Amino acid sequence: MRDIPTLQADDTAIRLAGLSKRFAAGGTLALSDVSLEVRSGEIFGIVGRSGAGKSTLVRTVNLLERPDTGAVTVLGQDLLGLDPEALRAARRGIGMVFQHFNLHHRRTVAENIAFPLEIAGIPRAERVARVAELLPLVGLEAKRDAYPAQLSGGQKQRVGIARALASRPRILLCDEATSALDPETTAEILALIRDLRDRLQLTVLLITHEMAVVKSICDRVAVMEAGRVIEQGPVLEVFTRPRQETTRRFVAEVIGHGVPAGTLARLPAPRPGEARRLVQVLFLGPHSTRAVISEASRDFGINLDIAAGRIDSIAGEPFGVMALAAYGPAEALEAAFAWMRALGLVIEEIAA
Ligand SMILES: Nc1ncnc2c1ncn2[C@@H]1O[C@H](COP(=O)(O)OP(=O)(O)OP(=O)(O)O)[C@@H](O)[C@H]1O
Repeated sequence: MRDIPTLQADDTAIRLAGLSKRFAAGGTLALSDVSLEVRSGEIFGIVGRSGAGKSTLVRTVNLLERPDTGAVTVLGQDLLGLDPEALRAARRGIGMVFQHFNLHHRRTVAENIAFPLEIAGIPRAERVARVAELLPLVGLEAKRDAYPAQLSGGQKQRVGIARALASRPRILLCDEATSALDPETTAEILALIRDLRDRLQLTVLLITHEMAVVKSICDRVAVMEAGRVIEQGPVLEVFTRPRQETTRRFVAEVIGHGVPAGTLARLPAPRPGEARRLVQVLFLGPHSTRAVISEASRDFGINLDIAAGRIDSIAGEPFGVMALAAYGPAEALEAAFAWMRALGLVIEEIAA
């Protein structure tokens, strides 16, 4: 087996540049000038609706799908320039996990995990030793000789993950790896993927249609629509400052922007000579919202009512969304919002 090139921690592990792909002449572009870079050691998510091009994109990373144009560079190698033998070697450095597990039903757990090693011509003793290392990594020691039909969905995916790791890849591709699982099992599998990333220093590229998956484990995310990447950045930034409408809708699914129905209608009207502004406030990290609200109320001579709010965390950072009803002289409200924005809070007007 050829050696897989080694990289420094901050190197780019996957570089996709200008990828386009059309499956049928005259058909729509499944990929349209897609470029992105995945850094070594990060968990990078690609999120998009069905048909956005996510599967096609992730499959270009190991050339299961060949782009019509563009370049695919993985661990410093230009994959499109490799001869078949070199490509096979490069692919051993890229593991892949599938939504429906793709297990052999007549093979035991151990035999499923060993399968890629068998294909690669690894001797039996070495395969057995490798499987013995992999089983505890995914918590399946007790299931070594079980058949897939005897496993839960989560256990099947653990087999899929162990199999993907059999050839000691540096990169793990996950194609909707948790979409067939219930929420609790999804959380377990995502925690396992993160743990394996840390322990094995993997780079993970995952695709999903669920922003909750992105929120729970990704470092950075790209949003795809109609074959294009429409937005990308650190998860915290994309969640708190989504620039595209599609991204906003994805984010709203998870953090529930907005205010419960009826809340705004029940707010008091402003007094004569006062203005009322309804705003949504996003805050991150160290701000104590209560302190900000009481300081703004006191220093600007306004009243701030919290109409709705919740605190969450993204990428380990506290993150909150609040709907505020602000009452006071129009200029004082404007000045208070400007002050809050200067503190880094993101303030958007809500339609009453
Ligand atoms: N093998 C194929 N032959 C023809 N068209 C294809 C093929 N694979 C994908 N497509 C088309 O390419 C576009 C992108 O599909 P793709 O599967 O990459 O999207 P996706 O975002 O992964 O969606 P899903 O989650 O539904 O798989 C779609 O219009 C799809 O119909």
